[in-house]
Amino acid sequence: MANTSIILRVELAHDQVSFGDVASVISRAGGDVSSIDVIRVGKESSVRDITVDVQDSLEVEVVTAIKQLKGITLINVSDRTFLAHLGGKISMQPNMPIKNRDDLSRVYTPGVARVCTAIHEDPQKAYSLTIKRNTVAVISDGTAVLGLGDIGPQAAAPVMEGKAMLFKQLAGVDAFPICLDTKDTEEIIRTVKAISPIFGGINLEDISSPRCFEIESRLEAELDIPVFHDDQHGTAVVMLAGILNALKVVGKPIDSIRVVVNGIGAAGVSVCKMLLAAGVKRLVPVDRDGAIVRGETYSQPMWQWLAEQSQVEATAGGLDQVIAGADVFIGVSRAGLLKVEHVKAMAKDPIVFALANPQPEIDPDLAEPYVKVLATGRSDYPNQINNVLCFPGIFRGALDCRANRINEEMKLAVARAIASVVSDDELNELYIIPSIFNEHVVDKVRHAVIEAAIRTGVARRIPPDFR
Ligand SMILES: NC(=O)C1=CN([C@@H]2O[C@H](COP(=O)(O)OP(=O)(O)OC[C@H]3O[C@@H](n4cnc5c(N)ncnc54)[C@H](O)[C@@H]3O)[C@@H](O)[C@H]2O)C=CC1
Ligand SMILES: CC(=O)C(=O)O
Ligand SMILES: [Mg+2]
Repeated sequence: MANTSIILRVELAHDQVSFGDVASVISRAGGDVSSIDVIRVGKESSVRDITVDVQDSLEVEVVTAIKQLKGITLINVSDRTFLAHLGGKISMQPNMPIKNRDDLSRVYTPGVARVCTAIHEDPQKAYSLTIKRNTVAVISDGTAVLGLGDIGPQAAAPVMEGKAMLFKQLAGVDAFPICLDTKDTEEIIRTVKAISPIFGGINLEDISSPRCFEIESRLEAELDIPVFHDDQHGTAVVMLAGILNALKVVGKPIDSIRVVVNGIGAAGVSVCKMLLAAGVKRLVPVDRDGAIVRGETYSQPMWQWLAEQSQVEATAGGLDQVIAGADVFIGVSRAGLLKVEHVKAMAKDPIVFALANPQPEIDPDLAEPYVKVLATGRSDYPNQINNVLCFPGIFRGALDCRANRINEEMKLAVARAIASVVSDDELNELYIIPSIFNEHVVDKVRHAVIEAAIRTGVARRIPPDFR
């Protein structure tokens, strides 16, 4: 279960209660005191900030227990997650200070005019003379934010700011969050094209399916910078890295396994495509109306595409039916859809990737006794499958070689590169995928991207370390 950290500011009346009483009440309610700061000590009372680690579900109980304790006044409760968001999570920094008129006339008018003219005469100079070289737009319309659904562009911003932080911290890429107040496919395409000149790449995020497919493919065709829908491809790349290693753990070759993918939206379509590209021969895509069946007709073009693939099974049925005998379950749908009974019906040594965020398709504690390899999208369990292992390094590589697109060869190379960070000696069921803090991930991903971009002719620049 997820933990949170709260800070309780309390006033203790010395004649009625001791700090020991407070600590034991917190502990009985399910919290762990991790630090105490003394704010004020008086003769009759003292004020302290008590930091408590507690499971999300027990936060209210801890606060209620404290309030009921005689001699305690609860002054304030702050949630460290909210505190981390105060004022937003990112800001802009100039690369040099403007210290005098000379500096001013160089970075601004009149000096800047010569630079503008140079770019006007040779637009490629935008890469050396503006932020384009290192800047990516993180664009969302707020329609499929994590697994929270259509919560709108303003509420999507904390996720987009978080992605921007990760771009910068992990790969040195400057990323800017842009939340669009429109769900109209054409308007999104027009707007992204209109703002694209300043960016070296476009990361689409949390745009619901099926609109995301057309938005991405049209932008890819109409822009000369890489466009990458993170929820589709970032997720699929990291999923494949995890599956390649999980299959080594259970000793099953990829062309022998039967895979059920639940949730054929943005992530699910790309997950299916990636599995097919990697050699899976028996695939069962399932959405809310049941399995997508080979030979059937579907109005959604990507489902129709799946129904035309020879590796997709021709058997109809809901998850209850099709899960029987599956070697692998991959969930990119919603919380709680996979039951323990489903896992019990899978083949020997089941591999379960329950990737819905923030709550997976099955509670990991319930699944754990019945699975061989379990992965989720969460950081508080082993084997976190999250697109953050992919997007910083993939854009680092694409920007460095000025790739005009991110193609299938680059994605497959990245999946293999991420998998290779876990050596055969280290590999086990609790460690199939590197941590996002593993220092080798971004370098390996960048290297794989540039190599594949050069090989497939989409690189427009050879970085010095590849010459
Ligand atoms: N761990 C990771 O790195 C990532 C996880 N995700 C998670 O995957 C989930 C889906 O994300 P997106 O593909 O972007 O959303 P989406 O909205 O495009 O797709 C969700 C799909 O699930 C289907 N679905 C809903 N109820 C279902 C049911 N009862 N049975 C089967 N299918 C059902 C929907 O019809 C839809 O096709 C979210 O929870 C998201 O947080 C997404 C991207 C990355
Ligand atoms: C991780 C991510 O991008 C998502 O859950 O939407
Ligand atoms: Mg996302």
